[in-house]
Amino acid sequence: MNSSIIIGIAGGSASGKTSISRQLKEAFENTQSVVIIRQDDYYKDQHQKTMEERIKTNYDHPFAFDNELLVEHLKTLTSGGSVEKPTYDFVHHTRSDHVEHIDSSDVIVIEGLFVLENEELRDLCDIKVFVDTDADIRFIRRLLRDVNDRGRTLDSVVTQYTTRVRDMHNQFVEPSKRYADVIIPEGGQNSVAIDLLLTKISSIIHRNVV
Ligand SMILES: Nc1ncnc2c1ncn2[C@@H]1O[C@H](COP(=O)(O)OP(=O)(O)O)[C@@H](O)[C@H]1O
Ligand SMILES: O=c1ccn([C@@H]2O[C@H](COP(=O)(O)O)[C@@H](O)[C@H]2O)c(=O)[nH]1
Repeated sequence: MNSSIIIGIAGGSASGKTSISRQLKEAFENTQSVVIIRQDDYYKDQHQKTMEERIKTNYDHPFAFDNELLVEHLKTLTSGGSVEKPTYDFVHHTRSDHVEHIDSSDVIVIEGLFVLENEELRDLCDIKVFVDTDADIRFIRRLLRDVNDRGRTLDSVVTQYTTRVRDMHNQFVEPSKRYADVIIPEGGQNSVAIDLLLTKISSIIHRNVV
C-alpha cells in the first residue's frame, strides 16, 4: 500500500459530517480501503468528574478535545501502523471503557467540529471539506438526534445550544470554512458533492492497486 491520504470533514454540530462519512465508507465497504475516525471519540476523559461537573463542561471549545492523541493516531495510521482508538459515551459525557482497534487504510476520513480549526490537524489533511448547513437546520437536526440518541431532554438541548453551541460555532467552527478545498451545502443529501468525493477516493484506491 502507498502511504494513506487523509480527508478532513469539518462543520457545525449536526451539519451532516457523520452522515457523509458513513456514505463514503459504505461505498467502499468491500474493499476495506476507507476508515473513519471521529474527532468526537477524542473528547477528553471525564471519569474523575461528577455528572454535575460534566454537564457544565464546554464541549464546543477546542480545549475539550485530546487533539494531541488524535494527531499521534493519524500519523501512526498514515505511516501504515495500527491504533487503539478511544470511544466516547455521549449519554454519560465521558470516554467509554472500550477501545477500537483500527488498522491503516488507503483513505482515512477524519470528521469533527475542529478538524479545520486546529492547525496541526488541518495540515495533516490532503483534502479539506466543510459541511455548510444553515443554523436553523442544524439546530432542528441536533434537537431530534440528541433527544432520540444521546439521552437529552428538549430543555437541555435548547439551553446547551443557546449558551454554548451557537457562540462557539460562530467563534471557532464557521471561520474554519475558509480553509476548505470543498464546501458541501446541506450535508448528507448532496449527492453531487458526495459523488465527487467518491470519484476522488476511487482514483486513490485504484492508484494504490496498480
Ligand atoms: N440531509 C439530511 N437531511 C435530514 N437529516 C439529516 C441530513 N443529514 C443528517 N441528518 C440527520 O441529522 C442528524 C445529525 O447528522 P450527523 O450526520 O450526525 O451530523 P454531524 O456529524 O455533523 O453532527 C442525524 O440524526 C442525521 O440522521
Ligand atoms: O459529552 C458531550 C460531548 C459532546 N457534546 C456535544 O456534541 C457535539 C459534537 O458532536 P456532533 O456529532 O458534531 O454534533 C458538540 O456540539 C457538543 O455540544 C455533548 O453534548 N456532550
